[in-house]
Amino acid sequence: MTTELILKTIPKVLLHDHLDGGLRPQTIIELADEIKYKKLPTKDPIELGEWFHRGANKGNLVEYLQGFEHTTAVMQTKESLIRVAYEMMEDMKKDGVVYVETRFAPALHLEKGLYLEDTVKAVLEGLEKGKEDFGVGYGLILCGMRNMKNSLEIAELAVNFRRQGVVGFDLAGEEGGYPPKKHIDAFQFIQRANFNITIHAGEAFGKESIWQAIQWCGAHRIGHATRLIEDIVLDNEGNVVAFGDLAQYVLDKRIPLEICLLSNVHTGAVDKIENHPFGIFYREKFRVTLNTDDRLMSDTTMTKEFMTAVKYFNLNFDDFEKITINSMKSAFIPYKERLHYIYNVIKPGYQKMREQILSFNNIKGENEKVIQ
Ligand SMILES: O=c1[nH]cnc2c1ncn2[C@@H]1O[C@H](CO)[C@@H](O)[C@H]1O
Ligand SMILES: [Zn+2]
Repeated sequence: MTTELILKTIPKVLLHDHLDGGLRPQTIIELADEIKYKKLPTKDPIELGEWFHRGANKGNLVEYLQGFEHTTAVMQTKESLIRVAYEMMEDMKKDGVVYVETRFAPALHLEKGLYLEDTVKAVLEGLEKGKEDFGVGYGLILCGMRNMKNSLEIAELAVNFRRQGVVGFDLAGEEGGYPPKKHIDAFQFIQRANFNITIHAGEAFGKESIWQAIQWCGAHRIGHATRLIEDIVLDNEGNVVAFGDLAQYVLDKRIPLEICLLSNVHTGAVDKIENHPFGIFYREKFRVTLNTDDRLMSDTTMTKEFMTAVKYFNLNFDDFEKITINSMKSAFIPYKERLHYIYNVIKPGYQKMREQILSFNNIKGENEKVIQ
């Protein structure tokens, strides 16, 4: 047993994952062949995966987002959307994820004649089939795009599908120059419908963006929130001296932060992982969750994000249980369903692993002990 195997096996909850940011390279190649899409640089899946990651790992969000042109290009038919959603669920199972909220922007999938509703129906079909075959729970979040003008329509679409598996509405895309306030009608529509909002904020723009997302747009969760650290005063040793009003509000209201460690390095939200404010947020008891963002572009999995948290922030087994419960508490499915996962899936899963680790460490010497 290794720490990696333990982290892979324990139940995990993923709240921030882009469907069009997590395709398998092999699938992209096959789908591109089917539609004669010529813009891929290679037909070798390993090289293609590396190419996406290299393209994304440039230290700014604008370049990070460029790869999506190719993934969305091969997701323009009902069949391809079903396939990608289904395979995502299989990948979740392999990664030990028990519940996932995946997201995509329906407006980016209309190039070959699909209507907005068709895209949502197809993705839901793939997710449902995946749930049946792999036993992973899911919720679907629809993204409006910051640089597009149809966010109200997407918000309406999300509400229309609330009984079929759509659980919330998000705003994604380039942050600088596109404040969430510009999409206020979409957010007000969601609020009036008693529905759920998460917004990408504080990734490529500062704390102002997080403030707008919460106080103007009514966000229930924040995607990334990395730059909330700008509202926290630290001393030279990194200890908290004072919270600004916004940080205090986020802390007190238990607003969930969808932290994406590796993606934040690739987009330049932080210069290196050691400097990610996650450690401070966690220590100060913000409601943090750990997420993948874009598994293809960021070459990551939930297991890898957890490994990163072990390596750089010294998290232990109990910390992961706490964070996973945080995530489940913050999911957009009904309260009773969240409790079901917490008490019937997550806690027993951690307990089982705890017993295995204890017996493993008892027979191994001090040097070979694994995470506990
Ligand atoms: O880290 C991110 N920040 C902002 N937008 C993103 C990020 N990752 C992906 N997308 C955007 O969300 C769309 C729907 O899934 C993607 O097409 C991409 O443009
Ligand atoms: Zn994202």
